Amino acid sequence: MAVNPGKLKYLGQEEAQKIDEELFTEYAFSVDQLMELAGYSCAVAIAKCYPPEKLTPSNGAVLVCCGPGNNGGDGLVCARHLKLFGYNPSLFYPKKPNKPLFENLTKQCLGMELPFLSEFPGDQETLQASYGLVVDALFGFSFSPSVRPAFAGVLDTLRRVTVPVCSVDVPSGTLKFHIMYVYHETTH
Ligand SMILES: NC(=O)C1=CN([C@@H]2O[C@H](COP(=O)(O)OP(=O)(O)OC[C@H]3O[C@@H](n4cnc5c(N)ncnc54)[C@H](O)[C@@H]3O)[C@@H](O)[C@H]2O)[C@H](O)CC1
Repeated sequence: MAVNPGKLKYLGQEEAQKIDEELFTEYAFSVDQLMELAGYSCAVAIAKCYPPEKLTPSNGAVLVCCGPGNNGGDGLVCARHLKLFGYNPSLFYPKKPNKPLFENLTKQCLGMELPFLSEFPGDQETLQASYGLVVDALFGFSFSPSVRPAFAGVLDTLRRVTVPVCSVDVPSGTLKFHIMYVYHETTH
């Protein structure tokens, strides 16, 4: 996908949160609507940049790592659309919120026979031998440093893998750089 870096826009954490608020209040979007668009857009961007047949291993295996907030919800939606695009997504979702929105998204993934892993798939070598791409939907704009122990090892492994890691909104755990990528700029 050709992206002109000069045309990219970046948002800081506060600006992203303000836009989020405006979408809910002024434009009356629901969280489900926005999450569906976010997850779908990520799946489209991944399909354009990393078609399943070009991944190694060649079975289209993708590891989708989902965090405890809405960024994780985007990941669940993304996994569902990746499956429809011919990938084989597996989900790592260690902290499932006890809320209908996330329970429904989980149910939809299960209904599409997407496996939920009971534990993170090992170290860097094990991960990249099994998956051709990782979706990082662990933390978005509400991350506040430092990473708590439950996710520290996971983020450490994601930083070291050599397969592509596609982050939803922002690479998890890096909000200290105050940079967010505007996805729609890449999908036109
Ligand atoms: N902008 C939009 O239009 C939309 C954005 N969406 C996505 O939602 C996230 C922001 O979601 P939010 O629930 O506010 O927060 P996060 O998912 O980033 O994380 C909150 C979650 O993480 C825990 N947490 C925070 N810091 C830490 C830490 N240091 N260690 C461990 N855990 C941490 C916190 O307790 C919460 O549980 C945005 O980026 C978009 O991806 C929506 O889809 C709606 C539309």
